Amino acid sequence: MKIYRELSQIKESFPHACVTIGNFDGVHLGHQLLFGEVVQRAYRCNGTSVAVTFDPHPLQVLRPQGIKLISTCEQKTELIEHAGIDVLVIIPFSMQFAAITAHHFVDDILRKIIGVKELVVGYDYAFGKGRVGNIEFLKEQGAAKGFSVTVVDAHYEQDFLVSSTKVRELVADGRMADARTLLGRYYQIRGEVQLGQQRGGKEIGFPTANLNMEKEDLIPKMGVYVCQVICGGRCYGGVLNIGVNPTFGENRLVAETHIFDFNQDIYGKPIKVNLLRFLRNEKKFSGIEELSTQIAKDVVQAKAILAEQQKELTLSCEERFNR
Ligand SMILES: Cc1cc2nc3c(=O)[nH]c(=O)nc-3n(C[C@H](O)[C@H](O)[C@H](O)COP(=O)(O)O)c2cc1C
Ligand SMILES: Nc1ncnc2c1ncn2[C@@H]1O[C@H](COP(=O)(O)OP(=O)(O)O)[C@@H](O)[C@H]1O
Repeated sequence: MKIYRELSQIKESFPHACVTIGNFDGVHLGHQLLFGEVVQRAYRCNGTSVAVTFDPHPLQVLRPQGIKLISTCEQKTELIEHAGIDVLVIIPFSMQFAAITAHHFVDDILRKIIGVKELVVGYDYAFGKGRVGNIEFLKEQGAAKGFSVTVVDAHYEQDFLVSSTKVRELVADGRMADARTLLGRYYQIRGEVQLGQQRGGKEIGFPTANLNMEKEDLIPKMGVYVCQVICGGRCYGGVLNIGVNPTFGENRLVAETHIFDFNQDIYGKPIKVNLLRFLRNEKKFSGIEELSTQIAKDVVQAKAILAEQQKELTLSCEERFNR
C-alpha cells in the first residue's frame, strides 16, 4: 500500500480511483465493508482503491475535550493495508484544514488531486463545518461533476449497530467479547515496554512488561484480563492488569502484562497486547504474599481460557493479526 501523509506529496494520477473517506477509528467491521466495496470496485475496472483519512482525528482538534481513540494512526494504517487498499491518503487535520468548504474539498482534493471516479461512503457520512458535505451534497456533486456515489448501509452484528462510539463504550466497560464482535478482532493496546518498580519478578514472582497509559487514551475497565501478547514476531498467552497497584499505594495508571512461557529482557521493545476477557477487578491486598497467591490463580484461570480459545483461534483468520 502506498501512503501519502501530505496532499502535496501526490504527484501521480490514480487510474480510475475508487475512493472512500472517513476517520475509520478502530477500523471496525462497518469500515471494513467500505474498504471491501472500494477494493472490489477497483478490481472490476482495473482501477485504484483509495482510502482518505485524517490525522489527528478531527475531534482531537475541534473538541476541547478531544476524543479517546480505539486505534493509533499506526494501527489504523496497518489495518487498512490488511483490507487490501492500494493507496492511503492521510490528510493532516488542523483548524486551517477544517475551514475548507465542502465544494473546495470535492473540487480541489477529491477531483483534482485524487481524481475520484467512484466514491463509496457510509450511510451517515458527512464532512465539513455544519456537516454540509452530507450524502445528498455528495450525490449532487457526483451527478454534476462525473463521479458515482455509493452509500453503504448501516451494518449490524448480533444486536449492535457497529460504530466506533459503541466500541469505545464496550472497551470502557471491559466487554471484550462484544468489542471483538464489532471490531472483527480483539481490542489491542500497544507500546514500548517501560521500566517499572522492579517488584514483579524479584518480589512477587511474576515479572510484568509495563505499558504506560495516558489519560487521553481509551482506557479499558480497570482490572485483570486474559490476553495475547505479540512480541518479536511471536504470539504468547498472558495475563494483564490495568490499574494503579493499590496494594502498594500507587496511583499511576499502568498496563502490566505477565507473559506465559517467556523469559526475555524486552525493556524498550514494542509489544502488542490483545485483550480477550475481563477476569476480575483490581484489589488492594494485605501484602505481597496475598497478591502473589491471587496472581497465581489468575494465571491458572487465564491458561484454561486460552486453551479453550486455542481451537477457535487456529481456525479463524484472526491469526494474521497476531504478528
Ligand atoms: C495478573 C495480575 C494481577 C494483578 N492484580 C493486582 C491487584 O489486584 N492489586 C494490585 O495492587 N496489583 C495487582 N497487580 C499488579 C502488581 O501489583 C504489579 O504487577 C507489581 O506491583 C509489579 O510492579 P512493577 O512491574 O512496577 O514492578 C497485578 C498484576 C498482574 C500481572
Ligand atoms: N514472563 C515475562 N513477562 C513479562 N516480562 C518479562 C517476563 N520475563 C522477563 N520479563 C522482563 O522483565 C521485565 C519486568 O520485570 P519486573 O520485575 O516486573 O520489572 P518492572 O518493574 O520494570 O516491570 C519486563 O519488562 C521484561 O523485560
